[in-house]
Amino acid sequence: MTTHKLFIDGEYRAAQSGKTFDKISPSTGEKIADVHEALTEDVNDAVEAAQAALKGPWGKMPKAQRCDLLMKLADAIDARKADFMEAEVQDTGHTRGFAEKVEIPRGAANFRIFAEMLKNTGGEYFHMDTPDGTGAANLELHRPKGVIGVISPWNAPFLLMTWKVGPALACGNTVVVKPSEESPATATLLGEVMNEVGIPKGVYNVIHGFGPDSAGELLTQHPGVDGITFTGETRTGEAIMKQAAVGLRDVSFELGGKNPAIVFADADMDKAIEVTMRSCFANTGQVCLGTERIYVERPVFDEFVSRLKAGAEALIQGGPDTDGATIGPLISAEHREKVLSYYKKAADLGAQIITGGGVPDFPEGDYRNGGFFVEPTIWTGLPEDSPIVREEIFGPCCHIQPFDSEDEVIAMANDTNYGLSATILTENLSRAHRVGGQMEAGLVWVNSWFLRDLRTAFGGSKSSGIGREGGVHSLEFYTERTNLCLKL
Ligand SMILES: NC(=O)c1ccc[n+]([C@@H]2O[C@H](COP(=O)([O-])OP(=O)(O)OC[C@H]3O[C@@H](n4cnc5c(N)ncnc54)[C@H](O)[C@@H]3O)[C@@H](O)[C@H]2O)c1
Ligand SMILES: O=C/C=C/C=C(\O)C(=O)O
Repeated sequence: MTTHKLFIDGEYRAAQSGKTFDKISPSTGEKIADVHEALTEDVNDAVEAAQAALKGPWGKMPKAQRCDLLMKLADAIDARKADFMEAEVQDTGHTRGFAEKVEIPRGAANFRIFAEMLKNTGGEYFHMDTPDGTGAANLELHRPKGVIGVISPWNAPFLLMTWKVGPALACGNTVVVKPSEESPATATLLGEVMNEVGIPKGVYNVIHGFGPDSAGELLTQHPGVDGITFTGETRTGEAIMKQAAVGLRDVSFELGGKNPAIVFADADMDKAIEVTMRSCFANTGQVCLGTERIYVERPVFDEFVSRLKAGAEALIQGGPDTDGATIGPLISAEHREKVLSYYKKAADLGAQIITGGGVPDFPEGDYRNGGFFVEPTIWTGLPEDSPIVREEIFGPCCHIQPFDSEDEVIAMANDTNYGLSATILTENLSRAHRVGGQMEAGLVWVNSWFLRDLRTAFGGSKSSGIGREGGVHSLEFYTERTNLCLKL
């Protein structure tokens, strides 16, 4: 049985709390690991180790050397891709393709992009005239914010945790990471790789546990933590904001979404199906940027529904050890109950169930009967104020609504408390620009989905987040700025 210990000050440690919790396989429903739960003493030790590293070798290290170390770390992640893949797919039930093509490569990329960016980023300079005529020089200086608490979710554990740790370390901070209780493995393994490449002890620390009354809450309230970067549910973000308020801890939030896809009659239908098959069903719909609302211009509505149905019904259910599986389980029994409650709600509300709506029927004795599998599901016929259309479900499901005009569909797409992403399918460039520019979302893809240029500002508005991270935008949160005014 695997054991995931805490990683503090460069070494793996048992939790002083003596408490552990079970990690259950999403594919089989069986226990696969014991995970140590960090409570007050361990959280204190982790924060103190991070503070010591900040004042010690890491804080004193020249920027170029720090960035070179992070490039070395990225190479080491690539070199151990198989180990990270195995850890990730066993924790999450992801198909190997998603982990191999997306998650683990992004883990390395998330260090490379920020190491390269920091090496090549300067600061503002303004010359100002002064009454005595000699003038003054204004230089913008960046320094690390300090100890960053990183709280990450289970849906893309390694990608999303490194998306925060990468910029934090590149900017000279140290981190205490609290991965989701559902996905401890890759964050734990990264500690070993950090040691291998020579990242000083205390720079990267991992504490496992839950949110409320556990490691997560303790970390957000710790006076030694200078900023919290969080990815997760909106309501959790609200709780963390309250917890971080005492001490005015700065926060950067990437939260939930209820993202629309808009398919115009002039779209390339093959492309529209390929894009929405991925945006609805990739990672079993457990993607914050995924599509749960599709709007299709009426002349092509029936064709689109029929082709998406065929695509959904062709998906092959299985865990990472089932060759050819193209859709995996949901992360946990609890999350499956949540998704199935929406399946029931949709049926009770009178939705037309185009496909799915329940759990797959596997043969007697099939391992998948113990896993957390659900059917990919497509609905039509519900009103826009239905909870199915308004609330984030975070499963392999979508509701398809016809529309007749641009104004109508823009209003429907924007009628949401979220503002994370949107996808537009059209072959008309002017329309793509016109409609895309009116989307109240942080990211808009045209004829594509999940194309990610890590130099761009990433994040959402409204209930989808606070702040933007990505490229130079990450400097906003991960550094403190000083304006040095030199009288000439
Ligand atoms: N915007 C994005 O980029 C993005 C990316 C991925 C996932 N998400 C969102 O994340 C959610 C799915 O992930 P999840 O279920 O792990 O989210 P979650 O909010 O349940 O948990 C996320 C993390 O927060 C911790 N946590 C929970 N309560 C806490 C508290 N009170 N104090 C401190 N920590 C606490 C959890 O232990 C976990 O590590 C979805 O809503 C999805 O939309 C958003
Ligand atoms: O489930 C949400 C995935 C978010 C992806 C990113 O944060 C990213 O691509 O940087």
